[in-house]
Amino acid sequence: MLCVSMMAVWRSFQNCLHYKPCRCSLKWLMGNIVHRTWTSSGPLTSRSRERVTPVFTKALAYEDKVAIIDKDRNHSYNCLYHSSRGLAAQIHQALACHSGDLQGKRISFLCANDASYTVAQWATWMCGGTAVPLYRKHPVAELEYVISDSQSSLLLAGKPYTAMLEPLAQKLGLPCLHLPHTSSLDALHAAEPQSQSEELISDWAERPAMIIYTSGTTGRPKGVLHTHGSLLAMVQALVSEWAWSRDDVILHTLPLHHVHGIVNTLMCPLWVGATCIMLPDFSPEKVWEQLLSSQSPAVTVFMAVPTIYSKLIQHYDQHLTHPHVQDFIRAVCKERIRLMVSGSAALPQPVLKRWREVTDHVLLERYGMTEIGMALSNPLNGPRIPGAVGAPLPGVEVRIVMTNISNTIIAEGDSKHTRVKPGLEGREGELQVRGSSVFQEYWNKPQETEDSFTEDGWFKTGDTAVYKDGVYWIMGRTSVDIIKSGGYKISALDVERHLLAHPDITDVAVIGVRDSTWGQKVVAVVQMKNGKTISLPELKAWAREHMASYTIPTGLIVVEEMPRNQMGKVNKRDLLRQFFPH
Ligand SMILES: Nc1ncnc2c1ncn2[C@@H]1O[C@H](COP(=O)(O)OP(=O)(O)OP(=O)(O)O)[C@@H](O)[C@H]1O
Repeated sequence: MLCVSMMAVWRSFQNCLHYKPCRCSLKWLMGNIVHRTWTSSGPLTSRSRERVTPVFTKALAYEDKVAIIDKDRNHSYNCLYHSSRGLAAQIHQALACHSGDLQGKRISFLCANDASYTVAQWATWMCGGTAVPLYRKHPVAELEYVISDSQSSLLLAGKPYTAMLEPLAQKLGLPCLHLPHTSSLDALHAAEPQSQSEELISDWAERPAMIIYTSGTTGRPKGVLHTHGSLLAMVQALVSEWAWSRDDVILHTLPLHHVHGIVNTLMCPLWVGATCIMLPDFSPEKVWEQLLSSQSPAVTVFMAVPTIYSKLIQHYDQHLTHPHVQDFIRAVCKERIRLMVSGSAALPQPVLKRWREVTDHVLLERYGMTEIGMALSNPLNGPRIPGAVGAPLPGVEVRIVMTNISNTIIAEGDSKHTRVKPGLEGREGELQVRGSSVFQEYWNKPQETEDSFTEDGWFKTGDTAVYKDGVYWIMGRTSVDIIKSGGYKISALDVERHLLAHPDITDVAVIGVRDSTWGQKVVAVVQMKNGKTISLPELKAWAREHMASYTIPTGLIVVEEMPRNQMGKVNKRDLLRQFFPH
């Protein structure tokens, strides 16, 4: 068994050398050997039983079933598959690739939130390329950074973005293929070749599949390279844990450059033959319309970031106020929708509570990261503990480590068992993860890759977590959310949870600001309800009733609108720079 594992590791390493322009150091390799060895004998067994193949290989089996409904039309699995093959042939031609295998060459693409995104992704994979999704709301300089950093060989421009990408392609000297409008993706069938070039590729598991850029809340965005194996591991864990089926219909309203929008809400449904309704953009009105629509197919699954749930609640409170309408909403959501998930950032308790009142659904909160996919999840069936993120998903191992006290392991476990060191339950430490969904490397950044793993192959998330009452709790990013003030360690997320219970505060971000007396002081940046104001003494007076004294903010900044990105995250470093430049 060990021999087989070591062979697999060796093959994977050879693949790494083959695909990577840079070589990883021996230390990182040793870490990865432990990691890979574990994965091939541990929870990966279900994956090794099922051969690793990309999502598109399943498409033909689903035939004329509707895969994607976008603003223009319905797209069947068959149709998406043949359009992708046509585009793949055009890519081969543009790159003069006669072998039929691009050997991991990067292809950057910019598409609207519609079926063209999937066609671009599948076509890239059919050619043996690595998909690099670009984000349509990023400024041109950011797009250029991603294209250059990923060393892309070709650009694919969805219909509305040709004018945006063409000048960049010319500047960087890259070919740029234009995709037809989503309503005429069938036009690509004409280019479809006779033979199936993707069948040339059989070794999908360790092949690079996708580079997803982090949003840069902890530094310059890094390209996170996932293999087909790690993507499939993410998909399979969620499919089994959240019971995805072919009968599901998901409403998709997330950006397509993060794991949440790409894997959880698009690849999972396409893997099982379900249907994905894609909205071009998030609009509270449109989401409510779809969730409540009597047209078939009716939505059964919805996933979003906490900010989206807040906006839906705001819309409900302003426009859906008639008691009959509210009864109807609760009944429809309860009856038709089987699962509503929140993730990508901490779910504020008032949002969880209000959403339950509005829809009768307890949001399932989960925790994940670009580098690891989804790691922890509240259960599909069984109690979901507010504020906690549940237990490890199948195939994922986690541990909490006190890195400042000789790497003492507080808790360690997988989806079945957790072992806690006696006396240490509830103590904080770094959350570390390993398993088959963990990424391969930061693209072209061997040092950062090496630094992000422990010597025994665990990925260091940089998040502080606690294991308590049988579940895991995320206290926040260690670098910005753990505030050290007067000898206390304060979780910014905890303070935020409390402050959001204030009746006039609609949004809050808590930051630690350097202070000569206390080390750091707790500062709350708050957004108030329309027409409401608050002073620091008023906030303190309210907080004394609700919070431990040492966690009460000693600084207050009121903003018109909280600067959150598309994934609902606040860049706290930017906030610090903006309000405390020195
Ligand atoms: N349920 C959750 N509760 C609290 N925090 C969460 C939850 N889900 C995700 N997060 C936070 O989001 C982070 C992962 O987000 P992601 O991988 O998108 O990184 P990012 O913030 O976009 O980019 P960067 O790595 O540049 O900071 C986690 O490390 C964690 O801090």
